[in-house]
Amino acid sequence: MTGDHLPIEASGLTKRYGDVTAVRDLTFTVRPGAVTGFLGPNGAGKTTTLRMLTGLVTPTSGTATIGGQPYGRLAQPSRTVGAVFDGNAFHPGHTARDHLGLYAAMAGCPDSRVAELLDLLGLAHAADRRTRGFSTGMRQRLSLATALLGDPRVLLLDEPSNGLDPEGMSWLRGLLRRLADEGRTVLVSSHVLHEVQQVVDDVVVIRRGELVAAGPWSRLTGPPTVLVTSPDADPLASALTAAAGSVEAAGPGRLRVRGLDAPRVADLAADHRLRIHELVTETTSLEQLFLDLTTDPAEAR
Ligand SMILES: Nc1ncnc2c1ncn2[C@@H]1O[C@H](COP(=O)(O)OP(=O)(O)OP(=O)(O)O)[C@@H](O)[C@H]1O
Repeated sequence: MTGDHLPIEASGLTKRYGDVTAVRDLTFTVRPGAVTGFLGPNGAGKTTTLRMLTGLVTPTSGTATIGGQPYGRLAQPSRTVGAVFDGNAFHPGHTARDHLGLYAAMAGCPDSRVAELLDLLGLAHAADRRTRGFSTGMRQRLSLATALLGDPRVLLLDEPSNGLDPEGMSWLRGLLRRLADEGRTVLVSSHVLHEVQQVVDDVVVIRRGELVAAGPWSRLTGPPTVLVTSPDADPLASALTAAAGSVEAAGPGRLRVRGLDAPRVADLAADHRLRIHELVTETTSLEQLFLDLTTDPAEAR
């Protein structure tokens, strides 16, 4: 499978449970070689969608495919798709090594994969401990190790950061980046946005089962703006406007500039012998974007 680039595609995906529509007419694509954040508040329909992608839940209508095939029709599903869902169960009496050994045998993976993954997931020191004593973070690592056994090209991770401490989070971000850089398709759900903000390339945002935004994170947030504080704000505004910047007042002696980056603003000020006291590049945080996208105006009133 190495070298395969397998996109995930959802088209008109809908799931109803009686009167509850958990997911409604969801259409999106997740590209290989990137980390995509699947974001939405609690109950938005993320888990239901991920379960439909892995064939664990049958859609009421619409389709979900991986590399163009529904999960159930993949030739080697467990070696193509690795999934981690909350509450992955381990036999409490098994050690991490036993657990992985069992799954490796079922998936037809060589034994050497077990030691490799214990190392990769930072579990080598706990390899021979029974899982009953594992912390939530260790369980998450073991779930990830299980998902990676078959060296899958596609990873579907439901809230993998749950229970990880800050060091574990930073380690997870590094791992996701590496997996994506190897050309894998990585879809990771979260409602704790700042945890994924630093690693996601693209986002798919849903609210109440419906798509609200999808695309490269940088396109959704727009270009950064530059906030500049200067005792020479008026002549500086003229100089920046003449250089094709768009300038608005942002308080006494402060300007907000679009269309020019911070080094260009500083250079222009220097060229015109104008003083700068502060220069800050502002980016929209994913947190703010997420709140903007998922707050229902009717509810906010
Ligand atoms: N088996 C089920 N039967 C009935 N309703 C369900 C079932 N599974 C999910 N739902 C409902 O569907 C909606 C979406 O749930 P889902 O778990 O997919 O959301 P989520 O975005 O993963 O939420 P969270 O972030 O809290 O895990 C919720 O209203 C939930 O109660």
